[in-house]
This record gives sequence, C-alpha cells and structure tokens, in this order.
Amino acid sequence: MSTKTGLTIAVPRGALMGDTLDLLDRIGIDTSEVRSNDRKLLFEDIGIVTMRPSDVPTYVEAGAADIGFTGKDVLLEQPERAVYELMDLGYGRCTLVLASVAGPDPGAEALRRLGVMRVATKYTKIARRFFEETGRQVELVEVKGSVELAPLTGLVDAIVDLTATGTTLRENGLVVREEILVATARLIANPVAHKLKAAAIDDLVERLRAE
Ligand SMILES: Nc1ncnc2c1ncn2[C@@H]1O[C@H](COP(=O)(O)OP(=O)(O)OP(=O)(O)O)[C@@H](O)[C@H]1O
Ligand SMILES: O=P(O)(O)OC[C@H]1O[C@H](OP(=O)(O)OP(=O)(O)O)[C@H](O)[C@@H]1O
Repeated sequence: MSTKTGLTIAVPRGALMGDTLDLLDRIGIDTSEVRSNDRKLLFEDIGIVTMRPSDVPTYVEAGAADIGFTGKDVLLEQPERAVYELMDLGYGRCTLVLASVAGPDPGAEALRRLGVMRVATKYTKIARRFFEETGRQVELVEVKGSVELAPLTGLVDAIVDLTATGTTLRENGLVVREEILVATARLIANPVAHKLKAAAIDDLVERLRAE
C-alpha cells in the first residue's frame, strides 16, 4: 500500500476500535472513511486493515500488516507469535478474572469435594498457566464468547474472563473471586518491517508517544 505513513496498520474491531481510531486521528491519520464503513475491511488510501483483535498478531507476524493494535490479553494468549511489542497505549483497560456464581464459591467447593474444578474460558493458555502456578487441578472448557453463561447452566463451576465495568458479571449474578491480570492496548510490529521500515515506524511511535 502506498499511503501517507507508508505502513499497513492492523486496527481491531470491537471494544478497542473507537479509542484506536481516535488515537490515529490525533496523530494525523484521517480515519473518517473507516468510521463510516461498517462492513468494509481494507482501506487502501490510509493503509488501514480492520479485523478481530485476536487476529491482529496473525497479520502482523506474517507481515500482511506492518504494525497493529491489540490487547495485552491477546498477546499473552498467543505467546508463540513472533511480533515486537512496541508500546503500552494505556486505553482498553480491563481485568482477566476468575469468577463464579455469588454465594458460597462453587469453584472452591468443587476443588474441596472432587479435587478438580471445571472452568470455562476463551483464554485457555493463560488460564492453564495460572492454575498450574497456583497449584490447582482444573478441567478447562473452551467457549468462544458469552462466557458468563457457562456457570449459570451448570456447564462449569467458574469462568476466566475479562471484566471492565463489571456490568456483565453483575447482570448474570457472578462475582470476582481472583484477579489474574490487567490488560491494556499495545502497539505491535512485524520484526522485518521494524528494520526495513524503521523510519516510518519510529516516526509513528514518536507521534503516539507525544499523545
Ligand atoms: N470491557 C471489555 N471487555 C472485553 N474486552 C475489552 C474490554 N475493554 C477492552 N477490551 C479489549 O478488547 C478486546 C476484545 O474486544 P472485543 O470483545 O470487541 O472482541 P471479540 O470479538 O471478543 O474478539 P476476539 O474474538 O478476537 O477475542 C480484548 O482482547 C481486550 O484487550
Ligand atoms: O465488565 P463489562 O464492562 O461488562 O465488560 C466485560 C464483558 O465484555 C466482553 O464481552 P464482549 O462484549 O466482547 O463479548 P464476548 O463475551 O462474546 O467476548 C467480556 O468478555 C465480558 O463479557
């Protein structure tokens, strides 16, 4: 893509999209076309490609995008990705928690009675590491979304999921039992682009730091 920045930038759709586009606007990349096209994915004139946050490391690792924006939770869940993490952007702050139905803790109860607790999550790698480190036996059930439903139906004893305002947990009668990590949005780069397009990437990072 031949654009003003000379870079192809992977922008996450969903929760991180608004703040990411606001930031790009502030450093002089006009994202109005992205905002006004809900279904369009590739914006050649400004060098932006949009995708789910968990796909950003895939595109950046392969060099299909030079740089990208995604959550720290996504990066921790995909530790094998060969990408450089350049900056903590501060926004998109949320916490990965262990949560279960309010009242006596069903997770702790299952551990006590059966020696194992069943946990639903999209974050199986982070969760596996967390329970290993804290010496607990768990059976992980991978779900793709609406994780809060799993303990309400008896599928599991607890969940590992992101929370920000706490509304979704509350609306579903769940409470936080433990905090696992806090995530914010990060800027990542393709290692080869980081060398070959160093000037363009450095310039962009400098402008982001000035914000
Ligand atoms: N309140 C929030 N809830 C969930 N994620 C948030 C929140 N605030 C910021 N984030 C960030 O946004 C990312 C998820 O965005 P969103 O929920 O829109 O995507 P998704 O469709 O669930 O993505 P994917 O399927 O790729 O995991 C998280 O990885 C996290 O870094
Ligand atoms: O604490 P809150 O402010 O309520 O935000 C947390 C909720 O937002 C995210 O869900 P999302 O809307 O991305 O849907 P998903 O569960 O399908 O990923 C996350 O998985 C929680 O469900």
